Amino acid sequence: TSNIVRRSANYQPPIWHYDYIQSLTSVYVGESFTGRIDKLKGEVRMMFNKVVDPLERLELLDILQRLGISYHFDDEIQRTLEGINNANHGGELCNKENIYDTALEFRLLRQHGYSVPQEIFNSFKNEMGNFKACLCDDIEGMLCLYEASFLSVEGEGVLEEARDFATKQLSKYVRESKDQNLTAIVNHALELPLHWRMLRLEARWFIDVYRSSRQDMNPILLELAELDFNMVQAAHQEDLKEVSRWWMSTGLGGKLSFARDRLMVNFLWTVGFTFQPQFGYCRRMLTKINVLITIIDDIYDVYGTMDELELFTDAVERWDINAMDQLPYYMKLCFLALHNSINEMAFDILKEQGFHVVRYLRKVWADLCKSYLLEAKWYHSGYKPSLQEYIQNAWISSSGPVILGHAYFFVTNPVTKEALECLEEYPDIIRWSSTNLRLADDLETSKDELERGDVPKSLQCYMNETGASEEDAREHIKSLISATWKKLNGEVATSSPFSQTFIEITMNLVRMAQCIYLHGDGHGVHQDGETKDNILSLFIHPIP
Ligand SMILES: CC1(C)[C@@H]2CC[C@@]1(C)[C@@H](OP(=O)([O-])OP(=O)([O-])[O-])C2
Ligand SMILES: [Mg+2]
Ligand SMILES: [Mg+2]
Ligand SMILES: [Mg+2]
Ligand SMILES: [Mg+2]
Ligand SMILES: [Mg+2]
Repeated sequence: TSNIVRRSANYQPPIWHYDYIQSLTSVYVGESFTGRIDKLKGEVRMMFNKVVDPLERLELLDILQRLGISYHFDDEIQRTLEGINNANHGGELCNKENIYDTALEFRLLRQHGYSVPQEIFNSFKNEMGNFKACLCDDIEGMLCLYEASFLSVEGEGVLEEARDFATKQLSKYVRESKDQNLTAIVNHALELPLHWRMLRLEARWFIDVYRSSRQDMNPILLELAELDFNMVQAAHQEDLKEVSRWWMSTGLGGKLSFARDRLMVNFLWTVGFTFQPQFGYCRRMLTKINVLITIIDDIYDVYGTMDELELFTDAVERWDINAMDQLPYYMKLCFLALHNSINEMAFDILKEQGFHVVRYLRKVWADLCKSYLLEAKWYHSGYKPSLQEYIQNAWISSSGPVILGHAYFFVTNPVTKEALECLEEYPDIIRWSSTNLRLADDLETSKDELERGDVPKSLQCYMNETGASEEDAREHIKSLISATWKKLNGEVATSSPFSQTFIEITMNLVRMAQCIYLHGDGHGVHQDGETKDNILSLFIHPIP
C-alpha cells in the first residue's frame, strides 16, 4: 500500500566497514606474552605480601583497580579488605587523622560490599557541623572525599555534604591552579566520578596518567597494565570479528536500511558491560541482542505503521513462527532473525546448564515490544504523559531488562531457581539500572527524536508538566540519575541471589550509557566524535 508515509531518521551508514573490522589483528597473542604476564603477576603478588601498612595496601589496591588489572588479584584484594574490615571492628577506623586515608578506606570497603557508616566523616566537621575549611588545602584528600561520596545510598546526608564540599573545593582549585597535571586529573573527576566511569576507558586513560605524572610510579605495575590492556584488546578483536561475521550473514544492515546499522558501537556497549577475556561469549551474544534491539526500536520509532506495530507485538508475544504470516516482509525478516537468534542462545543454555529458559527470554522481548507499542500509541495519539507515567514504561523501553535478563544467563553457572524467580519479576537492581540507562539516553537523544517524531521523552515530559526551561529540565534529570545511582548502590549492597559478576554488569550498563552519552548521542548520530576515538583506543590501537 503505497499511500503509507513513513518517517525517516536519516541515519548515516556505519563508519566501521565489514572488511576493515575483519582486517583487525594484534601481535599481543601467544606464549611469549602469556609467559611474561604470568611472571609480572607473580611479582605483583609478592608486592602485596611485602606491603604490610594497611594504607599502603589500600593504595596498591586502588592503583591496580585504576590500571584495570585488579581482576587478576581477587584473592589478594579480598584478604586485604577483610583484614582492614576486621581491624575496624576493633574501632581503629574512626580515629583516622586525615581525610585521604579515611575516604580511600571508605570508598574501597563500600565498593566491595562492606558496610561502613557515613558517620566516620563526622570527625572532619567543625562544631557548626560543616566540613573544616582547612581540609581544602589537601587536594588529594578532596579528590578522595569526592570519589568516596558517590558510594552513598539514599538518605546519607553526610555524604551529600561531602560531595558538595569537595566539588566546591575542587572547582575552586581548577580555577586557580597552575599545575597542569593535577588540574587535568581534577577535571576528569568533576566530569564523571570514578564510580560512574566505564572501566576499560578509565583504565586506558589512567595508564597514561600513571606513566607520566606519578613520582611513585612502579614500573612493574605499568608494564603489567600495558601488556594486559593489549592482550585484552586482542581478545576483544576476536569477539568483534566473530559477531561481525554473524551480522554480515544476516544481511539485515542492508535490507532494513531505515534502521541504524551500528555493529561496532553495539559491540562497544558489551565491552562496557563486561571486559574480562573469559566473557567473550557474553559479549558476542549481547552484541547480537543490542543490534536486534536497535533495529526493533527503529521499527517502532521510525518506520512501522500502528497496524504493523500491533502485528509485530502480537507475534513477539506469541513467540510463534506461525504468527509471521501476518507480518509485512521487513518485519518477517526481523522477527525470524530475532526468533532464530534467541532460540539458539536458549539452546546453548539448555545444552550447557540443562535449564530450559525460552519462557524467560521471550518474556523480556514481549515486555520490550509492549513498552515500545505504548510509546508509539502515545506518539500517534499526541498524548503527553506525566514524567512519572513516562518513566514507569520507559525504564522497560530502555532495553535494560532485555540486556540484563540475557546477561544473567551468559555469566551465571549454575543458574538457580531462586535467581530465576527474582529475575522474572524484574528486581530493583534491574529497575534502577535500566532507569538510569533511559535517563542518560533521553538527555542526549531526545532532541533528534522529537525533531523526527517520537514520544515525548523525560526532558519534554518534565517541561510539559512543570513549565520548566530545557536547562532546568536537564538539571532535574541529572539529579534523578544521581538519586537513582543511590538506589542502585543500595541494591548492590543488599544481599541478592545474583553473583558479583552479574551485579557489576548492572552497574556497568549505566556506566556505559553515561559514557556513550557524555557529550551527545554517541550511538545514533555522532559516530565520528568521541565514540570513534574511544573505539580506536579500545579496539584498534594497542598501547605502544
Ligand atoms: C541500545 C540502546 C540504548 C537502546 C536501543 C538503541 C540504543 C542506543 C537506544 O536508542 P534510542 O533510539 O535512543 O532508544 P529510544 O530512546 O528510542 O528508546 C535505546
Ligand atoms: Mg542502515
Ligand atoms: Mg529510538
Ligand atoms: Mg524508541
Ligand atoms: Mg530491594
Ligand atoms: Mg533515545
